[in-house]
Amino acid sequence: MTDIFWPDHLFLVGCGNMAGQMLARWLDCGLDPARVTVLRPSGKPVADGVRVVTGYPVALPADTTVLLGMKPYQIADVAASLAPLCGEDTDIVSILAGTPLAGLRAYFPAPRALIRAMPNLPVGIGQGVTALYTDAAVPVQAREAATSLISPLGLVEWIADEARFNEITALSGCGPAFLFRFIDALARAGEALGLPADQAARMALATVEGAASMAARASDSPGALADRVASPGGMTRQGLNVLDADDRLLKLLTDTLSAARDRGEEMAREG
Ligand SMILES: NC(=O)c1ccc[n+]([C@@H]2O[C@H](COP(=O)([O-])OP(=O)(O)OC[C@H]3O[C@@H](n4cnc5c(N)ncnc54)[C@H](O)[C@@H]3O)[C@@H](O)[C@H]2O)c1
Ligand code: PRO
Repeated sequence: MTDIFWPDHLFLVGCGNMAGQMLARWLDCGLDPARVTVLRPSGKPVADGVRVVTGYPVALPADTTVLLGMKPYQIADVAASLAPLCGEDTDIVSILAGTPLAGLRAYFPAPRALIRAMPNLPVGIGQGVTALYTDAAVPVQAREAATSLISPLGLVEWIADEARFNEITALSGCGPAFLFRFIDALARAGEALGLPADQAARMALATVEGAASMAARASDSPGALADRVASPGGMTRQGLNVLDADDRLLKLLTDTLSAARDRGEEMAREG
């Protein structure tokens, strides 16, 4: 891994499922916990050496990077307290779903950099996917700093067009949930056919893990790999025929992503 450009100070607003995974990975990768402050209403400890506060400080240290990690609907309340603390030397990274950059800029006019990030849960083990977006007003150094900070979390993809952000969120941000469902359904289908539940669960998980790792390393596409499993006239082809009939699986996933994307657009309209 190339050298990571750690922020002088990192201020996390909210540290639940998602921001907690990001922080855990950063600490694993060498971020000094003394550089981190977490604001969380519960005041519960986060990790050794990380300062946890339940209210806003009177000022932020110079060159602070703020990670907005609370729920999207809390933005107005958070901004009322946080915006007065943010100066030109503050960078803000927002992981709030369905919250466009223009809306963030209206809440936070001063910071030199405002960046939207859409991570997913496997960032905690360095195997996540994070989409990043910002606009031309943000200096290139701030983009590079964001790329460096996000790199230890897994794949980083800059998005050229913010209009795609909800679609990206549906695919990779929400994606782990759809795959967890798939693993569960594969196991339950095995159980429905008569396998012991615990054995079906273990085998479904290991099959998905092995297949995903193989697909990640293979030069063949996942489509071609599926054909390599299906012996002519054999069992797999009969199973694939069920998934492929009238593009059943493709349609199901298109509907799934569309519903998630539409909710992001609704959230943006609700502000
Ligand atoms: N969960 C995911 O997979 C995922 C993926 C990408 C983006 N996100 C985004 O991450 C954000 C958090 O989602 P989550 O799933 O981690 O939710 P969560 O409920 O687990 O975490 C929210 C955190 O915000 C804190 N909080 C509540 N009120 C607050 C306040 N007034 N000020 C500061 N902090 C406050 C809570 O204590 C909690 O730690 C959301 O904006 C969501 O869109 C989540
Ligand atoms: N979790 C967030 C949500 O469900 C965004 C992506 C994953 O809204």
